[in-house]
Amino acid sequence: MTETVLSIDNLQTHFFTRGGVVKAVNGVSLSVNRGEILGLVGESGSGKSITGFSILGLVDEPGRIVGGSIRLLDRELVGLPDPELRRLRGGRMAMIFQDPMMTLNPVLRIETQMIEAIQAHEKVSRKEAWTRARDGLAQVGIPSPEERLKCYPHELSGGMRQRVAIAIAFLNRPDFIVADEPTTALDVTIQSQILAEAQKLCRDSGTAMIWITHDLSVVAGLADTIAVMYAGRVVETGAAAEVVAAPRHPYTSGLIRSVPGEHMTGKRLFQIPGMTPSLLRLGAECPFSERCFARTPVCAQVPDLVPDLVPGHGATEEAAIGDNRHPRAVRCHHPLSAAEPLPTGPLSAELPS
Ligand SMILES: Nc1ncnc2c1ncn2[C@@H]1O[C@H](COP(=O)(O)OP(=O)(O)OP(=O)(O)O)[C@@H](O)[C@H]1O
Repeated sequence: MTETVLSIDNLQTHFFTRGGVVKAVNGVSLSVNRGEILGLVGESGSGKSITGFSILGLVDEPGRIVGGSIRLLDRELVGLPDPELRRLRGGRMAMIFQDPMMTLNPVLRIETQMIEAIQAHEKVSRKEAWTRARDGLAQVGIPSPEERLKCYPHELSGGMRQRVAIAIAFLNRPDFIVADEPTTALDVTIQSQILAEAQKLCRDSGTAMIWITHDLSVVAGLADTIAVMYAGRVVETGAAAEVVAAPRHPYTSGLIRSVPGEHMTGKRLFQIPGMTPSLLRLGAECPFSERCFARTPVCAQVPDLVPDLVPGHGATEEAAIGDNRHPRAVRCHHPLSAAEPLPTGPLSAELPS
């Protein structure tokens, strides 16, 4: 049976700056099931990292969670005192950063760091912790793990360091992990290998994970679900295969068409026209409307994120009407239908006047 591990409802995290209130997370709702990966996708500045930081209680001044709920199993995290959040971090939940050196201590051997990470949350012997550390490295594809345990971080390549950081995140079999663009600095083949390893670890340990990326192609094949963020909100969510095969939001469609791939052979890569809006000056209108080929006067009001219940609009009818595990939802007054040919090529950059 599917168990929801993380459930976020109408989360709002704002930054109170001299220039005004930056609504970095502006009503995000999403959920992740046990053993599954949700790919959180969107352009730079859409609020992906701040959503991740909010879950782990890592938002610093001048930022603050001002509304909404974050539930980890039966526990409400919003409003939890710092010592409790600290206890949960590294135990029941963990974060993998883009830079593995945010996790690793440069002056300690990998062995020491991994053993300490286990013993901080569990009473186990050093020998048992060492064995778990070694097995953890092997599970993320590190060859000769006994040897690597003796290394200092600087003795490892960038890819190896990130694998170690991932192994550390999984050490205490957490319920939930946020991975914030952990493979962006690595080459594409290694990115997919690492994501595949993370997916296996999630399946085996029952961990639910949010994998943050600006590159939809990274998560398209491996995540179970995708949530697309734009200007601090989720604009589309659903089973990954469904979202990629039949995007409903014009922004998702633009993201997909801007990824190089076989479908683009001989064609010019699509570029979403315009710029992301300032989160300081969000008005009442749909924040994507300025860039959207489908906009009409009704887009002067932000649409709600509503369940996508129209049969026949997805790649398969069953998935289009949403299944219980991965319900499909879209925040758009004019959701695309699979039957509707998408505008292609440079012409689509021409907006309606
Ligand atoms: N300390 C801060 N003070 C003011 N605004 C902030 C602060 N930290 C983040 N923001 C704003 O919050 C918004 C969302 O940032 P966030 O890092 O979540 O974006 P992102 O989608 O993860 O993009 P990126 O991939 O570039 O990190 C941005 O517009 C950013 O300017």
